[in-house]
Amino acid sequence: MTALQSVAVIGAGAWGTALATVAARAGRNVTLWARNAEHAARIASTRDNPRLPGVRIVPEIIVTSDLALAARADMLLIATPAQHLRGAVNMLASHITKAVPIVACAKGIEHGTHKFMTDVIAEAAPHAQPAMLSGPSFADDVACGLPTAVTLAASDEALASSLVQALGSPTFRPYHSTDIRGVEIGGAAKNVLAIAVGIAVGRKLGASAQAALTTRGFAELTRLGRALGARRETLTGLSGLGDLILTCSSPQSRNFALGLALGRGEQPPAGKLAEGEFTAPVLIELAASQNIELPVSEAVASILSGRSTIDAAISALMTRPFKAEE
Ligand SMILES: NC(=O)C1=CN([C@@H]2O[C@H](COP(=O)(O)OP(=O)(O)OC[C@H]3O[C@@H](n4cnc5c(N)ncnc54)[C@H](OP(=O)(O)O)[C@@H]3O)[C@@H](O)[C@H]2O)C=CC1
Ligand SMILES: O=C(CO)COP(=O)(O)O
Repeated sequence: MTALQSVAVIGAGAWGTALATVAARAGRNVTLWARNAEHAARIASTRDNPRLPGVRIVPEIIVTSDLALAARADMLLIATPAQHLRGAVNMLASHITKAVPIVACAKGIEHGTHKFMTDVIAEAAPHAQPAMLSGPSFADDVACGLPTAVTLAASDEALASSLVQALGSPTFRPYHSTDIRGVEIGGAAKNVLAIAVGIAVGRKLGASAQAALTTRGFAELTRLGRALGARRETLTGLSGLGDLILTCSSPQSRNFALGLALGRGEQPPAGKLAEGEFTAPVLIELAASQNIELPVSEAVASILSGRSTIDAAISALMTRPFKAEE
């Protein structure tokens, strides 16, 4: 029996809905919070969320827009877009009086501050115990109960283990870690790199280019991660290499799909959140502040901002001075 019996998920998008399903499957009492009262009422009555169509939300999950009710849970999962995580935690903070675990489930880095998600939680809710969940996990797969493994990190190992016990089930297997920063870097960087690989695939550059970009992308992720104190085993683990492989190989990924459309010269899919678009400029700024070169991510940022064409960016990457592989 876990001490963390009740779980509230803040943000009723695709990922929040999938995570609510995970927690219910693990035997927790679950509340799914949507910011819009009408939206919450519609999900509660139809047991379906248009942001994750086709997934039945079991009746045991309470769907609400009452934040005070959600904040009473033993642990909170924040599944808003990364740039909205601070706003959501700010609202929650006034309802939090004890050291409740708050698990960031968004993948990104905050604009302006260059802060990772758990740093934002620590600032916005100083009483809370920040944690981070990340890894190769498409919301659809997870909600359907397909086998998934992720990393769940907290600075206190006992807390990380308790969170794993609370959410784990025979179809959802979290591994615990204390390397929060390593987990956060993997989740943020892989979205930017998936856009790059999507562009290459959309441009029909071939399977060899896809493998090369994914690998050199991993070198970037590792370089930045090591500079920021991440552990090697985290970067090569589920939340690093694992999520990079998933996202750089499947059009099911919205980041990959964005790149695919750009590479083909088509309109990007409308209304789909691709976090890499928001992470790219801040990832570059963060790397520059550490004197780290991220040529693939820089190419993505310059294509997205219109500073470079796709063809010029590809040519620039391929004509960089030859160097040792590292
Ligand atoms: N989808 C996936 O497979 C996975 C996603 N993630 C990560 O999860 C995060 C969310 O993605 P996802 O669920 O897919 O995105 P969606 O676009 O499906 O949903 C985002 C949700 O966040 C809500 N929201 C937006 N701003 C706020 C706010 N200020 N306060 C509260 N709620 C807010 C939106 O509400 P409204 O409906 O009212 O607009 C919406 O329900 C991203 O960082 C993503 O990288 C991680 C792993 C897997
Ligand atoms: O993070 C994800 C899978 O691990 C979801 O990827 P996308 O946001 O690119 O769809």
